Amino acid sequence: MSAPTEVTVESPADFHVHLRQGELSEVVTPQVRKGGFDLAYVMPNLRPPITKTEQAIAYRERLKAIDSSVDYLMTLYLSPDLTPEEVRKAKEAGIAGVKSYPRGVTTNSDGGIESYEIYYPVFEEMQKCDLVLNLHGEVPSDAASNTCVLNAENAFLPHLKKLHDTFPKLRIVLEHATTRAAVDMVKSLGDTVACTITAHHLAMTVDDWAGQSWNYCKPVAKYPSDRQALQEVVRQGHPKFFLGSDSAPHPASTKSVATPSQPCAAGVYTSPILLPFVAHTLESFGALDRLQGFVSDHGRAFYRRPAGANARRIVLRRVQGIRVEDTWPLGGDRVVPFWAGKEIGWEIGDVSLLKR
Ligand SMILES: NC(=O)N[C@@H](CC(=O)O)C(=O)O
Repeated sequence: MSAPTEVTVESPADFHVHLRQGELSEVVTPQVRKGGFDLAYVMPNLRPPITKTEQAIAYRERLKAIDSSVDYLMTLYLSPDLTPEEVRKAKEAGIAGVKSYPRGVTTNSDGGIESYEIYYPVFEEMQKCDLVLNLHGEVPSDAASNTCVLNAENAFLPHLKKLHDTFPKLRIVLEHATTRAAVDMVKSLGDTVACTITAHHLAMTVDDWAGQSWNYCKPVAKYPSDRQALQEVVRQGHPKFFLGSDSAPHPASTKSVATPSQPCAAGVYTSPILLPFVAHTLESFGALDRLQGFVSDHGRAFYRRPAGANARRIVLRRVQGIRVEDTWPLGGDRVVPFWAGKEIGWEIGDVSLLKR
């Protein structure tokens, strides 16, 4: 059978995206739609973090004012501000989930958590109210226990299992999984546990970010065998695994290392190229027929978010190879997307509103 020249996708949803604040937010928020997506599940790691319902509502209004053609699902940053009462309030206000960052593992995680047990009353209430728990699944690096960025995700997995065993009805998403062990763990747990996979982790391994600061993100891409496990589970069309891009823009000056004492910012920026890039990547490992499930159906089913008023039908067209070149001015700086300078074999063609 010859390769398709067009692929149609309905109501793509990005279940993990950083839309930032201030001028950076003005620049990157419209790129969600440009990258083909109807829904953005918005991360709360702003400065200060979004820890309260009112902040999340105000943030959603700011995002809507920038681009009202996307559905924004809001999250709260797990911190001592989150009481069981605040959980109930968040649920009533339509907040979708709570994001947990272990302390110090990634961008704006200084206020992250050190122990899960103290949050058990909060998780209990989240389980009752059916608010989703989103886990950044890494433990902090620690030389004494031989923990570093390469094994930090695997060392986190027992925490995931324990949380699920303790709160079996709490819906939990292990975010941006990068390892075979994580895939196996999520598969082994009950239906209330799902997992996002980014586009860039389907494409990269350690060799792509070691010495290439633009490809550096947390968790870091791991071994070829780990990437293979991510690709296999997407190729299987496994319903527990779906796209969360973790599109994480940073000013260019913070991505390219300035001095030996200044580490580069963690995060790669995929929103502007997201749907064509996911199609390109899935095709590279024989999973193009899984595109609809991976970018829309599985995540929408887990979150119980059927396509809404903003839902669109998107026709992707095969092209000879389009070089990713766009960069966006940001004050005296700029924002540069992942894959810049490389080619993608798909572009967004016709876009129409889904008539329901
Ligand atoms: N993924 C990243 O490397 N960075 C994210 C934070 C996160 O999700 O870890 C960011 O906000 O820049």
